[in-house]
Amino acid sequence: MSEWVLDLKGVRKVYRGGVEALRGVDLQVPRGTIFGLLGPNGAGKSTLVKILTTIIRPTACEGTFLGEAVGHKPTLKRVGYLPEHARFPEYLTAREVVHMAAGLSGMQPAVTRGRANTLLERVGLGDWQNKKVGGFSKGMKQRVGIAQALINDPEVIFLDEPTDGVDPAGRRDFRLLLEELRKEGKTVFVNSHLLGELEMVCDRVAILSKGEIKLEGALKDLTGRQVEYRISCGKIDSVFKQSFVNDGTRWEAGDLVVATAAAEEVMPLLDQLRAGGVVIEGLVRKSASLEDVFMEAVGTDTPGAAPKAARSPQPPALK
Ligand SMILES: Nc1ncnc2c1ncn2[C@@H]1O[C@H](COP(=O)(O)OP(=O)(O)OP(=O)(O)O)[C@@H](O)[C@H]1O
Repeated sequence: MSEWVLDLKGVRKVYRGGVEALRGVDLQVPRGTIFGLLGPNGAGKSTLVKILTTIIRPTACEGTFLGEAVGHKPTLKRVGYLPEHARFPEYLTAREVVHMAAGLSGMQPAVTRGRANTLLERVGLGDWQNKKVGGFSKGMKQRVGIAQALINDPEVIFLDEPTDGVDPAGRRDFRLLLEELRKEGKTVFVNSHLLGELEMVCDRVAILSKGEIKLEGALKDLTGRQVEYRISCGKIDSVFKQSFVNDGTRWEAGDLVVATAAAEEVMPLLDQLRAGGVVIEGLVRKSASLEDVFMEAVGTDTPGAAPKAARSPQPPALK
């Protein structure tokens, strides 16, 4: 079995009317990865997912998905999908929605029964499975959507904005579910504008902008490329303070910020501060956030210069 679930080369999509949504995307995704597909509005994320789920055809595409040529319909039996803003017939119960998805992927009802029950329990809807989804909140509908995406025990799962409308407890449950799926060796593509959420769950991310991959890699490598130490200082003489400022260090609200990943470079500064009678109140090592990485990768490509979700208060991007 190939180590790559997805091994794509030169994916292009030009919609009728001439919009070039994907401009030669190359992407390899290892099996068993929680993979974040990020990008500003209109970047081409949904277009890529629709190509992989055979909803639309690419203009050009080389490579494989689950070892088959992209567009090979039988591959879909091995795939689960939660579309963005998923809507289900309101007159169906949660259980019936899951059974409907099972039927669409050709599962036998006898197999579906037990599995639907387990999955609905797993997404926290055990007591709600016989209630009509028409009466469900947005977050509960999302939970049903996740359950139906998993009913065929897929190898690959696409989740488009899975925690949209889900409350904090539900988001935590979702993270735990992803952990379990990773342990089971599943590959999960998560598309979300909630970068803080993705940062907690993803192994790897790709940042797409204007139809091109701007950055791709292991999350810890991408965020670990920008590290700084912050030394919180007590009272300090202003002239002495200035003597610490150079290309790699600056002061920010009483903190001496040192732009380095090397702890050895910080220790002499601590010694100098202490020798000058300064009380060290704290020392923190900080990596860049995914949001910092995102903003650096897409810069002004974003239509509103910010991801869809409200940006959480963060210190400025590390330089
Ligand atoms: N059916 C279509 N016909 C023409 N253009 C389209 C079609 N679907 C998408 N596009 C265009 O293709 C580009 C990429 O759109 P896509 O929906 O893939 O982006 P996205 O990254 O998923 O955006 P969002 O985060 O807003 O959902 C956009 O310019 C969009 O307007």
